[in-house]
Amino acid sequence: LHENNNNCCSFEDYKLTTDWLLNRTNLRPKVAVICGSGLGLLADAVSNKVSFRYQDIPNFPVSTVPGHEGCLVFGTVDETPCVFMQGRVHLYEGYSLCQVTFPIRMFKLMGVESVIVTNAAGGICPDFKVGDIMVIKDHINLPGFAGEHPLCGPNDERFGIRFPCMSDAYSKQMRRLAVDVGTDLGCSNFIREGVYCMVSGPNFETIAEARMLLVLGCDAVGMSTVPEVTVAKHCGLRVLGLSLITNKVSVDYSREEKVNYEEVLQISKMRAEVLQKIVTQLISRLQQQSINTH
Ligand SMILES: O=P(O)(O)O[C@H]1O[C@H](CO)[C@@H](O)[C@H]1O
Ligand SMILES: Nc1nc2[nH]cnc2c(=O)[nH]1
Repeated sequence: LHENNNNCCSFEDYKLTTDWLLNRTNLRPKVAVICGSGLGLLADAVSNKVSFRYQDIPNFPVSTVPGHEGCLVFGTVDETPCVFMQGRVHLYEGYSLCQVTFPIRMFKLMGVESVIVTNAAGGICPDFKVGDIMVIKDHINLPGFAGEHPLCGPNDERFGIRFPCMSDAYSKQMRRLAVDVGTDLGCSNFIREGVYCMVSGPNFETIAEARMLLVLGCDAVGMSTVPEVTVAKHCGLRVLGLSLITNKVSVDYSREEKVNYEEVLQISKMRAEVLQKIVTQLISRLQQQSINTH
């Protein structure tokens, strides 16, 4: 299974892992949360926890970078059954996009309906400040343009159609809810909306690349999220994306500051608590909305 090629995971692989996990917990999650770099603390708000280390779960890709604990946590948030991924895997770690997105299809088979994807990202938009939280309204799949795309290869109709529409990948209702929750929690001065661009990494951007991304209409840049969101949308999951702006990306040759991963983790840890409040409130209100509409 762990070969670096697309379509290395079959329906049976996803099913096996799903059944393995569901046989070990009574929880049937409705919401899945992926915690980005340094954001594992988001799972601390969960009650009735049952945790599994990625290395113990059959077929599950194992995180190799610091700030990604590699723990799958089942539990409840205000009565809503949830599953949190404390850490993800990335393309630059040497995983195929099929492996990177493995948890998404597993969530689908588990009965998850909504996915909240979080990440640490560099701010391209000149107005963004370090510590801002960007609600993702759209994305640019830069590796996808070059054929590095999680849906390349034979299409499995059990998950979705061959040519999925991506113009509404990020649920408008969830985006509105995120902004409302942020405002109610007194965070409106650092809640933004914008376009996330994925690059493969692992290096941070050159100045010329950053300038290109600015011209292309990117507000933030990172090395994750887009494959997960693409596969989630393909299989009919409702998606919310939240980027924590951990650093400003320099578009100016005269600036001397240099980005590094320690700084990314430091800002993530600093903001994780407030992001945790936003995510837990969001899950509670989602539950409330679904009660009101059913
Ligand atoms: O997107 P997450 O997983 O939050 O991680 C981000 O942080 C790392 C670089 O600082 C990259 O992996 C980038 O994608
Ligand atoms: N590519 C990229 N990923 C990031 N993740 C956190 N900050 C950054 C950044 O500046 N660039």
